[in-house]
Amino acid sequence: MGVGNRMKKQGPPGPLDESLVTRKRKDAPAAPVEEKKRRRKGGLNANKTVLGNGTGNAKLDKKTKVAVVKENGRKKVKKVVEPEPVLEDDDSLGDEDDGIDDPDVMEDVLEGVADGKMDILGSDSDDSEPELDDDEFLDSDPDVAAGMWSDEEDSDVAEERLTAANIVGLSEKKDWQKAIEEAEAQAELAESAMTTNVAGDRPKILGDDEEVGAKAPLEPPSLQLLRTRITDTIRVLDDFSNLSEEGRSRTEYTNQLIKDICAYYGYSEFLATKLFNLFPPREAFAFFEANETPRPVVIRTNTLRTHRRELAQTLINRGVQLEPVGKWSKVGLQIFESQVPLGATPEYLAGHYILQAASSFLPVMALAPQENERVLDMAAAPGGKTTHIAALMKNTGCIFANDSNKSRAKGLIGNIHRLGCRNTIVCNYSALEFPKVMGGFDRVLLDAPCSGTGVIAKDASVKTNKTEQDFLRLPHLQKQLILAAIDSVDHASKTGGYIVYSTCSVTVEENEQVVQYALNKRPNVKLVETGLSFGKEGFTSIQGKIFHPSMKLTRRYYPHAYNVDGFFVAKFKKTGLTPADAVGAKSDGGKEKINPTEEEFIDKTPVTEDGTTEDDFGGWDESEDEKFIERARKSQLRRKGKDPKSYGRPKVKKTKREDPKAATKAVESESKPAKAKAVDSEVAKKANGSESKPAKTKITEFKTTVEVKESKSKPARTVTEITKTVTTVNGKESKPEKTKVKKSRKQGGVPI
Ligand SMILES: C[S@@+](CC[C@H](N)C(=O)[O-])C[C@H]1O[C@@H](n2cnc3c(N)ncnc32)[C@H](O)[C@@H]1O
Repeated sequence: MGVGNRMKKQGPPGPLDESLVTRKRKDAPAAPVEEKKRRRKGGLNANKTVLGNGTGNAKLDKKTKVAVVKENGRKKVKKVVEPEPVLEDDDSLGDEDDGIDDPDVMEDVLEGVADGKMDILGSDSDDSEPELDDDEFLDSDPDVAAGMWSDEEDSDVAEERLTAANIVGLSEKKDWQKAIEEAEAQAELAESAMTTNVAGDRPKILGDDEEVGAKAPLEPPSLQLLRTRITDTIRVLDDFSNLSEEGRSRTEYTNQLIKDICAYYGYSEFLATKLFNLFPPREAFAFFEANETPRPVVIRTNTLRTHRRELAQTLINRGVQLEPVGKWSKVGLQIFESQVPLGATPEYLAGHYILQAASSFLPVMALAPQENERVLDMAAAPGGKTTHIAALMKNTGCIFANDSNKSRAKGLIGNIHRLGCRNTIVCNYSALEFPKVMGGFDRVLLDAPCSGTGVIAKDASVKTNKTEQDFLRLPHLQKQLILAAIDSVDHASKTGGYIVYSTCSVTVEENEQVVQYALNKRPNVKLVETGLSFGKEGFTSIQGKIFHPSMKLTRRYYPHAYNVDGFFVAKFKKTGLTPADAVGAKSDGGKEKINPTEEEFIDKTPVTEDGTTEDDFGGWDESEDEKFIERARKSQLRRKGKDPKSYGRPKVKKTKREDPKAATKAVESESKPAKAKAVDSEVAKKANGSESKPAKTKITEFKTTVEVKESKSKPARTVTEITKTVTTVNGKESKPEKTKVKKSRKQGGVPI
């Protein structure tokens, strides 16, 4: 199992000193097993998972020593245990936690677990040959564990204890790491003295003139030598004036280094260069190295259902070894080891937690949704962040969870139900259609579709499958989406007026450049503090690009720096109306439009072979909808102080399915959110000379609808119905062009 089996350790990437790094390329031969493991037989125990981590309680047992041994001609640092092994069960986890948030994946996991083929996170347990890693994670100290979960957990005292426990774990881990590092440093030194072409202290890297001139750099005789050359080149680049060969330029060394990185880690040269350029050479190496190890497995406590202390205690009783994820989160638990499949415990099924990468907490924490607000999650599936928002809002207010991908939206609905979110409405639009669908939100989260360069440890295909085209297409979409997000927010919100933009990518094109674009096109927003306690500042200048000084308020996360997925978070405050002449707000359709043109109108309803329409959510009943449409219309009139009885139903021409353009116009002219033609609802309001928030006033009605429908236990269908009701209320009664369905589907799937 390629990636998974190799990526057994959860610890943080080693320090930047090259001599400390032991992780080898994917196709490097597996390390032979040095220690015999004592394994439990049969059942789940045979599949027991050992999950190390970077901050955990792994400790170097007093009887455990570190030694450098030679295996297959390669030196390796090993832990030598004498005389008793400390680990009871230490089959390492060959896990690949791709999509563990994803309920679809989770279903597969459950099946696998049921037939005994998988370990806790769905890795193929057939592949269970124990592979000794460079470090092992030992059982939590029982004393520490007992103290951690006392009754006072939620109090400050308990919090201190949790932190103390983390610190103890961390310092023990550091002792252990230090021992490894020292041994490895010695081994590496000895080895490089033997095998590299070091001339004194000045490494010979670039070969003879003819070789280099002929673009024929030295062929590395082995991966080990390749690695040595990488570290040597970094050393030269660090101290160029003293260590470079005469007549050689930095560029020559850098080019050689990037080539070697591509060969060693398996990246396309295009992506390796892009990522390399984000960091100084030594840090770039640490980044590439960190992408070879998985991040810790983390679960988020669902505070709508339980408390972290209770959840932890229950899971500990089931044989799960865990710790709080860190002081920065009150809901995260880091899992080190589990005797049960985490995606199939009664607590999981009851929605007490969700498997979620720690970095995914960050955008929601930055969003900081308040109780009773209206929040839009523009790209929500599979709902890790939506359900977190619902928990922070304590199921009050209203969340619109939107995703353009219908099949992913089903997973979103599943999570919303499992986690007991009752303030959430799912919709299935391209987010580019907002705020036409509705606007006036207190807060908007745009967790944008991205290239996934922050999650290469989860999805190694990113190393080779991203092209230049992707880094044009994705930022273009992200820029359109961010303007739509801004225009969907109510700047006059009493409690909010915030937009959070996030990606699980580390490229500048998808992050700072998108944010800068938003600042340029929307003078009515400014960047504000994210409120996150850690994270590196966004770039204000890089590779000749200059960004607004406030870009330093954005936050970057890297696997090598924090042992979390690569991530980017920016928070905006909207300070005023979007100017009518802003990009995308022009009714004359400036060159860059936010919203699709009417020709690009997307039908949400798939067409069956017999020409009838059937929705993926289960279809909808036209006559049943009528009631809701009518009720919405009446309340809208009442709110305007008009008597619904004196106003007949607006007549919409029925033929508009063939002519969506005409349909839109007809509806606009008859039901009079005619000004909704303007892209920003605020622009519309301004044009109307009114500051009323039409969308906001609809919420009560939708919420009522949800409750009624939920009692009929037809959740999926309900959501569609509501979505449709929303559409209708917003003046789009007709179902738009069928042929555009494919378009909307293409947008799904992440990373793209
Ligand atoms: C990074 S994922 C969102 C993850 C989600 N926020 C969570 O925490 O579980 C990006 C999502 O954007 C959706 N997407 C892509 N293009 C979209 C668009 N134009 N409008 C709305 N959603 C879109 C994808 O289907 C995908 O589910």
